[in-house]
Amino acid sequence: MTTTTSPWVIATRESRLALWQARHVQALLQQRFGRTVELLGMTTRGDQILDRTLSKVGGKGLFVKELEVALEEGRAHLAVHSLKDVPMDLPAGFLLAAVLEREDPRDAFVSPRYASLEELPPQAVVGTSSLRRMVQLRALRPDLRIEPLRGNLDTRLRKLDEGRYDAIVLAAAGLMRLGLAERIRTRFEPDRMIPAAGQGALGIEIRADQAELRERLAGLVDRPTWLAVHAERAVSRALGGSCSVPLAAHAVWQDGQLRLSTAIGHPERADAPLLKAAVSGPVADTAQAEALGVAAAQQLREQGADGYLQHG
Ligand SMILES: NCc1[nH]cc(CCC(=O)O)c1CC(=O)O
Repeated sequence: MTTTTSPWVIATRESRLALWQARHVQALLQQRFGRTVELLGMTTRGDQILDRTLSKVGGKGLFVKELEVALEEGRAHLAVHSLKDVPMDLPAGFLLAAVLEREDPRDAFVSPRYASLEELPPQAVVGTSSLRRMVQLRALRPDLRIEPLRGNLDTRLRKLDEGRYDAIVLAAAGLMRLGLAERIRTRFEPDRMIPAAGQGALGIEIRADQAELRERLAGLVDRPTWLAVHAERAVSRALGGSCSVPLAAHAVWQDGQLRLSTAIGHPERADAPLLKAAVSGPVADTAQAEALGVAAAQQLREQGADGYLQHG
């Protein structure tokens, strides 16, 4: 039980981005609720594995598991995550209590020499370990050589600056949070490079038995973002999503209407077409948002998405 006097503790990973995000939520909670809020920094297995593509070693769950153990043991009350890194289905006993207003959801083109993807010379080397970015880059520019790129944001930028790549693609939101927005040469419009489900949004996870905390955090939910990310995450869930599947899902909710764009690529076969589906309709609650996500997944299936999934 939380009392009115004890501090709230936020469990967070210790990358510069994760700490920025945790401090952002810390400040918000202090301001809204007048509570003392402390941070508990932790290293996760996902942070330790830097040499392999994440999809090959167990996926998104690697970044959240240790934080959930801290919640379970009562060492922390909240865990702050990039929503993009949160598995579609949380383990029993945990829930997503709030999603904050989304920042820029777009992917960013970063290069010391070239201003945009179009300006890259033939066969240029582009760094990304995101299968989603890889399949969409391949569809836009089949000539490019796409090379793996892992590590936290600073590491990735350093590898670019060392000349190992002509350009790299990163989430705009992460760069902006770290004061690195000036590294962005162009932002991909979401219809050209569809973002990942949840990209740019922060999620707050708690134990499901923390009813009072849940109720308080509900006041932080940004409704347009909340509805959009429920649709996006439903696409992934409906396709049995893990990050070994190159799946993109991006939704915008405005004036009661949700527009959802999705794409799925083949994780191995470069000649397989990128499948796309877009749906829209009136949405007033998360159930309706998720139904739209399921409808988009169904459209991808009708185009043959199942044949892409078995390899994931
Ligand atoms: N996969 C790592 C990760 N998780 C969240 C972000 C960026 C911030 C966000 O999307 O909220 C990033 C970096 C990136 O993809 O470039």
